[in-house]
Amino acid sequence: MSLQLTYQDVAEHNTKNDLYVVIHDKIYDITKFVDEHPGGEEVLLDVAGQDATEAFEDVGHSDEARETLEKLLVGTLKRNPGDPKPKSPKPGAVAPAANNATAGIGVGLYAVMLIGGLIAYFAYNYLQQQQAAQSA
Ligand code: HEM
Repeated sequence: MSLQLTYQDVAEHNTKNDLYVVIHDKIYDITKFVDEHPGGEEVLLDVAGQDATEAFEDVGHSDEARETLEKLLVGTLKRNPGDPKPKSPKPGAVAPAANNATAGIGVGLYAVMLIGGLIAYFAYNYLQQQQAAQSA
């Protein structure tokens, strides 16, 4: 069976007894699967009638989960103008922020080390001079 449904059509199937979700622009009837889902029914009801791509991918489901999904396929999404854009996980979204944060700490740390090094260097020179002056 390969239907072409719009977001509006999918949104009508948003109850436990009639539950569709969109994942990667494909539509799945997960009504029968709700009770079997190892992750519980709550998370599936949260995305009922909606785009669940991000939620599904964020969990890092196994290949087995993806096979289960293929068996529940009912059709593909027909995107109308003005519909939400395709959702996909953004792996880069978190990583660069984390990198920037560590880069910030890194630069700060270098600055502290540099200043500390300079202070130690001048203190050492000063003490050497003092000693030289005393022994002279
Ligand atoms: C709609 C189709 C879905 C299918 C066919 C599916 C299938 C599965 C399967 C087979 C597992 C067992 C572990 C694995 O094989 O990866 C699992 C675990 C899990 N799923 Fe889903 N899932 C679906 C959607 C979702 C969604 C939308 C969420 C939202 C957050 C979700 C959250 C979880 C969580 C948290 C677990 C881990 C449970 C645990 O290890 O205790 N799943 N799912």
